[in-house]
Amino acid sequence: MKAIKGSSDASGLRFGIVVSRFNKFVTSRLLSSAMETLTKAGAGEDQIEVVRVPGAFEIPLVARTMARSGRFDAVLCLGAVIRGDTPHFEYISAEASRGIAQASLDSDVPVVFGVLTTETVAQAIERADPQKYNRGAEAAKTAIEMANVMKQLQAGDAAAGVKGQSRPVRRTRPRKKPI
Ligand SMILES: Nc1c(NC[C@H](O)[C@H](O)[C@H](O)CO)[nH]c(=O)[nH]c1=O
Ligand SMILES: CC(=O)[C@@H](O)COP(=O)(O)O
Repeated sequence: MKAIKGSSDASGLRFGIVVSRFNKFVTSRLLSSAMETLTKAGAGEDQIEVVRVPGAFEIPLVARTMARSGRFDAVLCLGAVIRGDTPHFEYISAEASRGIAQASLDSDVPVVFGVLTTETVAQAIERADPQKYNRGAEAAKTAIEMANVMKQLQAGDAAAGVKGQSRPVRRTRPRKKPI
């Protein structure tokens, strides 16, 4: 049986990170933990590109653009959606997770969901804390493993002469017919 196991070595891999500014007191800690984990695993600082967006709702568009660019082996999405007094939390969380998953499927590039969705500020702080749940490091480790898995799978495709199936055809926007 041939098993494909992603290694935890990040050397030579290129990472995109999309991080939202909303709840920056939390997302900045997610970012620093992710960066530390990637560099400690061998990724060069010059191999990591960070893009900041206003909130979690804006993450999917940038994540998809980065993933489809062909410049990254994995994209990490970092954010913090904390419930308030209205149903707004449900909409932001749902669209962020749906859009991030779709970005991965649209690009054949691992796009990692590192967006906290918590009931309270305290829960968010705990999950960003490197001494506690350290979700930023967790997202980085997932990105490294998945990037290595995909490299092996796509190398296998190439070796087996499977062409054109590992990268989506770049779709152009349908031209609007003049009214
Ligand atoms: N309440 C939170 C938001 N809200 C902002 C949205 O993400 C978005 O920027 C806005 O609706 C404009 O499109 N964003 C978070 O990341 N976290 C929150 O708790
Ligand atoms: C997740 C949110 O959008 C939330 O922080 C907004 O708070 P509220 O529901 O009280 O407007």
